[in-house]
Amino acid sequence: MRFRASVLGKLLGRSSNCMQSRVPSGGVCDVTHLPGAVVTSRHYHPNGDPPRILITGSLGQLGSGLAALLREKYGRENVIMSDIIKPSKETWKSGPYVFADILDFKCLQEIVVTYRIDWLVHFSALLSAIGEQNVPLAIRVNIEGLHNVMELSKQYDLRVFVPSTIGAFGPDSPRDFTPNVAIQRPRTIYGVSKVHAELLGEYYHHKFGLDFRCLRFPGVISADTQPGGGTTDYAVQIFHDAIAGEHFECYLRPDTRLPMMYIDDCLRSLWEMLVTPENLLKRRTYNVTAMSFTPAEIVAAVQKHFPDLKVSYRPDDRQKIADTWPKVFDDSEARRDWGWRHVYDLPSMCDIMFSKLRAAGVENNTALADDAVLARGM
Ligand SMILES: NC(=O)C1=CN([C@@H]2O[C@H](COP(=O)(O)OP(=O)(O)OC[C@H]3O[C@@H](n4cnc5c(N)ncnc54)[C@H](O)[C@@H]3O)[C@@H](O)[C@H]2O)C=CC1
Ligand SMILES: CC(=O)[C@H](N)C(=O)O
Repeated sequence: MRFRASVLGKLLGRSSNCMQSRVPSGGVCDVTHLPGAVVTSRHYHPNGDPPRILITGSLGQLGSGLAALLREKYGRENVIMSDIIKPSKETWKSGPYVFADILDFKCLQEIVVTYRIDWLVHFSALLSAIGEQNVPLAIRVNIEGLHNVMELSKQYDLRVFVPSTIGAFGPDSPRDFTPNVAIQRPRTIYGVSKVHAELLGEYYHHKFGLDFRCLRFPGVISADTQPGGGTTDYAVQIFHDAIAGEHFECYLRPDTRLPMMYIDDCLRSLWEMLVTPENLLKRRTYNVTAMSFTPAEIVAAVQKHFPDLKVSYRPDDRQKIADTWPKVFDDSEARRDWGWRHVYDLPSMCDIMFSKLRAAGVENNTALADDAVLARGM
């Protein structure tokens, strides 16, 4: 298996020395774009102060893009990136960055207090395929880490966003147009930890009034950052192989259909969910998606750009995972309740992926200066 992010060796035995102080600056607080929205949240700042946001696990596939989006909206100093790995110089220069181990409660408390955090976006996790490689670690990071995040958010009255996944469903779930509420008996530790996160978040919401928000994402495809050990990673790898003129070996069968989404849609859905007024949220956990395709279909779409791309299929253990996941996701409730709309379909995603990879110099085999790749010392 080809994994990018293995910080496995670095995740245990950590220190709690986690602070660097930065001075906050101004920004504009977006509230909502939705008709009929009534702002009731205690985190809408009527005096115009922007929320101050902490992102955990921010050096993964989704974190730096989200930090850029939120910094644009709320100001550079109001979004604190954190992770347990060393950031690239570019990340370090882009705004506040601190060490934060999700397993170290005191470290998290110190950050929330020192930076006066209002919102927490909790990204730290081991994804589906890598989680199966180290179940005890996945339990610690995904479950114990989540417990810390819930308690922290309750203690400091934070609005908290925790992503879930199509992987929170399993072989007993309806796989075509999987709805928000359906049987969830996942067969990976990743899926089990995400069902736990959904349920615990909803429990804290009903019991303690915690402002918990959660979206179930499909496989996310991005050009700027590499995925970190998931089952859907093939749909990113194909772009890198095609543009580098390499043979693409797919670890899933050509007919394996899975829901997918381009990163810009994913991050926008997250932000829209974060700012949706309470009265529009009919539930705390929503499915979102943009498209569904098979390896054969993405190969055909990529071959429109690179007709000479050579492809072979060698299913591995990830096939067993994919075979238990939804094929097509029903996100009609998110579309109805808070106006979710995707922008990118398969052809337009291929266009933007290739133009971004070309701009990043990947065509000439110049590897992306990805934080996690740097962290591995490669
Ligand atoms: N990328 C995708 O396709 C999807 C992602 N998600 C969810 O979105 C979130 C972010 O995903 P990605 O960015 O793709 O994940 P990723 O694997 O790329 O990044 C996870 C980050 O968590 C960090 N981390 C690991 N252990 C930690 C610890 N003890 N303390 C603090 N940080 C730690 C890692 O260093 C890494 O940077 C995850 O919760 C994932 O389950 C959900 C569905 C799809
Ligand atoms: C869909 C996900 O949650 C992730 N990309 C994975 O494949 O594990």
